[in-house]
Amino acid sequence: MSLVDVGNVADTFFQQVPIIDLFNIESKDATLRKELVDKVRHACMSVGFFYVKNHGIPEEYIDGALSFAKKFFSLSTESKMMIENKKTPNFKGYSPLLSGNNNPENAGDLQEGFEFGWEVLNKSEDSNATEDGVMAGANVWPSEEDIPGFRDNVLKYYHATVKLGKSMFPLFALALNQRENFFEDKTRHSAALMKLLHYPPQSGTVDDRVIGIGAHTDWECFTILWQQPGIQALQVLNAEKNWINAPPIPGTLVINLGDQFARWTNDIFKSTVHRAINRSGVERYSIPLFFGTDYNVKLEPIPSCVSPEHPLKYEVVTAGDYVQARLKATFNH
Ligand SMILES: O=C(O)CCC(=O)C(=O)O
Ligand SMILES: [Fe+2]
Repeated sequence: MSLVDVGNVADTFFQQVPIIDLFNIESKDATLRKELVDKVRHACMSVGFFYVKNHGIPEEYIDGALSFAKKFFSLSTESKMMIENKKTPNFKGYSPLLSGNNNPENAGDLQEGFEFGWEVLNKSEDSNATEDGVMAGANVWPSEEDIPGFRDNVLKYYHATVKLGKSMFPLFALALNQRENFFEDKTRHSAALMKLLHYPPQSGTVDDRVIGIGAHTDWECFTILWQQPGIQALQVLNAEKNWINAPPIPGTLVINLGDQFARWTNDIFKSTVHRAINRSGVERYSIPLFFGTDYNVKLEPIPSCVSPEHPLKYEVVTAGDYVQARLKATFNH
C-alpha cells in the first residue's frame, strides 16, 4: 500500500491518545525498531498525538524547569514586562495574560508565557552559526538578580528535550518510508522554541470565549509537551468533532504533530486541533517545546504523499516564513 492509501484508511475517530514506549528507540534489533516505527506511523496518521514513556529525560531536569517557571511567573508584572515579547524580534520573552489568541473566534488565551529558542549553555562555545533568516532574534532573559539560575536551569531542560526531539526525527522519517536520516540536513540548527506556560485558575463567571489556550494546531513539525500532573486541561479534537481528554500521565510526555509535518506529508500526518482549559481551581503549568525543520528549509511535500487522488494541498513556503506568520497572527490580534 502506498503512503496515500495507508493515510486514507487511518482511523481518525479516535477515543483516546495512544501511549508509545520509546525503550527500543536506539535498538539495533530491526524487528523491535520496526514495531516502534509502525506504532509511530499509526499514531501520526490517525491521531496526530501520542504519549511517550521511557523518553530518557531525567525527572530532575523537569523539576528544575518547573520550579524556575513558578519563580518566573511570580515576579512582579513590572519585571516581567521588561522582557515583553512584543519588544523583541519574533516574540521571544514574556507574553502577558490574554496577549496571545490562538483561536480567532475567542477573546484571548488565559495564559502567560515565556518563550526562548536555541542557545548553548556556555555562550563562548557557540558554533551553531544560525541561519534563522526571518526568524532571527536573540533570546531575552530576566535578570540574574531577579531570579538567579533561571537561564541555566531552563536551558538544561531545553537541551535534553531537543536531544529527545532529534532522536525522534529518524522514527518519523522511517514511518514515512524515507531513509532514516532524511531530516538530518533539515534540522541542523535546532529550530526549536520552548515556552514556559502558566494558566491561572478560571473562577467566577466563565466566558466561553476565554479559555487557557483556544482551539489551534501547532506550527512546527512536532511538539514535546510536559503538562503538570494531576490536572486535566488538554483536549484533542477527533474527526467526529468530539473533544477527547489527554490527561497528564506520570512518567510520560505528550508528542503532537504540527503544521510543518502536515505540509511535509500533504496531510498524511495529522496536525490535530487541540486546546487547554484550566477549570481545576488551581494554578497549572505546562512546557511545550515546538520543534521544526530549520527556518531556511522549504516545506515541500515528500513525493510519495502526493498522488492524483491526493493532490498537493499547500503552497510551498519556508519553515521560518510559516512560523513567523503564525506568531504575528497570534500576538497582533
Ligand atoms: O498547555 C497545554 O497543555 C497545551 C499548550 C499548547 O497546546 C500550546 O502551547 O501550543
Ligand atoms: Fe498547541
